[in-house]
This record gives sequence, structure tokens and C-alpha cells, in this order.
Amino acid sequence: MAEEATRTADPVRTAALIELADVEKVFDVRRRTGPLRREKARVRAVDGIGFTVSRGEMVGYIGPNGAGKSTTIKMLTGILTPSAGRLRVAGIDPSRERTRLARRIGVVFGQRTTLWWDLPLIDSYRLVHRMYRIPDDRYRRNLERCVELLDLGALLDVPVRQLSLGQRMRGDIAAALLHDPEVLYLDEPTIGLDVVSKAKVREFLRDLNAERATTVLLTTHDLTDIEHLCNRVMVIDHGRLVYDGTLAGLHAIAPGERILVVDLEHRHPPIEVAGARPVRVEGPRQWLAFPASASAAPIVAAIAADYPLVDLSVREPDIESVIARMYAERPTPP
Ligand SMILES: Nc1ncnc2c1ncn2[C@@H]1O[C@H](COP(=O)(O)OP(=O)(O)OP(=O)(O)O)[C@@H](O)[C@H]1O
Repeated sequence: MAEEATRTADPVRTAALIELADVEKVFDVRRRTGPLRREKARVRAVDGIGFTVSRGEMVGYIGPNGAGKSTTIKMLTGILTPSAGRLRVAGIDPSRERTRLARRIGVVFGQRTTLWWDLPLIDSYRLVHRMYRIPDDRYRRNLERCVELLDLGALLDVPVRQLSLGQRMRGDIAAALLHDPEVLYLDEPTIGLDVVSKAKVREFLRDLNAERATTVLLTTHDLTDIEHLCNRVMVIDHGRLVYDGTLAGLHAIAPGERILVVDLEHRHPPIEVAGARPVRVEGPRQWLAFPASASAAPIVAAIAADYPLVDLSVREPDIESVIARMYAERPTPP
């Protein structure tokens, strides 16, 4: 895994658009230690991270809650200044030249909107047009393209606060792209969206990357986002980069399990079938775990042959459990 983690620090990769070397971010905080007592403490949110991302890459940046993902993204946009280390985006030091960098990057936060809440969607785009001083023809071209591909036509005159979460997210993505950024940071872009909206957003991002070679750094708790979009994934834990490689490689390090949820006609003792183990029984519903790398088909066929099957579904392991398993298998860092 150490090899994987250093793979991208290769200086030969010259087309690096995002570069971090030994980057740290330390917060000084005051903690309550009693009714009237407060103590100074230091939180090392990012602890010596180094990686590079080349032009046109789509990279997943994942890790448990509090791992340091948002802090990294905030440093990459210039909102936060690193406590130590070197950081460049498109050759620019983000915290020193935040305004210049803003013309080269786009940012979308799934949990927050950058659109004007009370204004119709189109007015937000007009404001972005002026704020970024986007040439008129370029603005029109980009707007038309986003409206068509993100299906925004019927929404342009609707105040943002009346949009559904999925509509708002598509609106936010368009706003982040009107000035043709080279780098797009996406923080949980599919959180809370229904299956159709998720698919739409993913398809749009894939096309954007294919057509414009936009570099994308994506944080998400949804493994399917990574599966559909990223051939590289970086895992951060306690402020340190603990994995940098393919998603398949991550699964291989943390051989997870998938869960088969089986609905039978009636209550039944735990199902016995080769290749899966029963993990839970609740009335007529049973849960069986099987290796993520195995096919569900033979297990499903065997159950259908021997049990009164009504319905079934397969659940992917959530990213937290994949990562948790991965950590359980690796030695604790010094
Ligand atoms: N402004 C701040 N002041 C003090 N501590 C902070 C601040 N911002 C973040 N932290 C701390 O830094 C650590 C990393 O936080 P960060 O928000 O980067 O994690 P994250 O990986 O984005 O988590 P999540 O998935 O929950 O969003 C946490 O311990 C957090 O409490």
C-alpha cells in the first residue's frame, strides 16, 4: 500500500494540475474540560499530505468523517491557508491568489448552495456572468450547453428555494461551470438525490470530463459515484493519505462483502447456501453476506431452487465499512 500511496508523487508526471507536498493544517481550539475550565488544544486536520493530480483526471477523495477531506478542499480553493507544506493548483498558490485561482476552478458543495436563494435560477447565472467577467458569447455557449445537458430549461425562471434537491444540485453544477474551469471540486454532489437524478449528474460529469478534459476531485460517501466516475481513488484517514490507487485495488486490500436481502413467503430458519453466510433473520426477511468479488447469480439461483422466494436485492457495502475493514487490516501508523 505504501507503494500505491507514493505512486503519484513521481516527478515525471509533469502535467500536474494539482500538487501538494507535505501539506499540514493545524487548528488551535479551546476545549471545555470542566464547568469553568477550558484548555488549549491542537487539531491536526491534515498531517503531511502529498499527491499530484494530472490534467483530465477524475479522482475520488474519500475517508471517514473528520478525516480531513473538507480541510484539504478548502486549502485547494484558498479558503484556508496551510500551516506547512507546498500547494499549487494550476501553478497558483491558492491562499495567496485566491481571486486569480477562482477563474480557473469550480466548486460544488452538495450540502450548500452557491445560488441566490430568492432569485430565479437564471438571475444567479447572470450574476456569475458578471462576477467572473465571462465574455458574452462564451457565457451563452456554456449556459446553453448546461441547460440542455442538465435539463434546466423549465427551471430557469423558478426561484432557487422552490427547486427540489436534485434540480438545485444540477443548477449548482451549471453555475460552477459557466466560466469554463479547468478544475472542478465536488463535495458530495449526489447526496440526498434519487436514483434518476444521481444517474443524470454522473452522466453529465463523465461527458464533461471526456469532452473538455476537466480535472475533477470528488469527495463522496457513495461508492457508486466513484465506480462510475473515477479510475483513481485516494483515501485519507486522520489527516494522512493511506491509499492512492484504483477502486478495484482498494477492494482487494479490503475484501468487503455484499449483502443479499432475501424476502421469503414465510418465516424460515437461516438459509443455508454455498458461497454466502446468514447474518440476520427478521420474520420472512433474511440477510446473507457474500464476498464483494463473487457473483450473486449462483447464490440467487441456489436460493430460488430450494426456498420459497418472493423478492431479493443486493446491497453494496457502504464506503465506511470498506474503509473500516481496510483499517482493521493495516497496522496502526506510528
Ligand atoms: N475551523 C476548524 N476549527 C477547528 N477544527 C476544525 C476546523 N475545521 C475542521 N476541523 C477539525 O479538523 C478535522 C478534519 O475535519 P474535516 O472537516 O476536514 O473532515 P472531513 O473529512 O471533511 O469530514 P466529514 O466527512 O465529516 O465532512 C476534524 O477533527 C474537525 O473537527
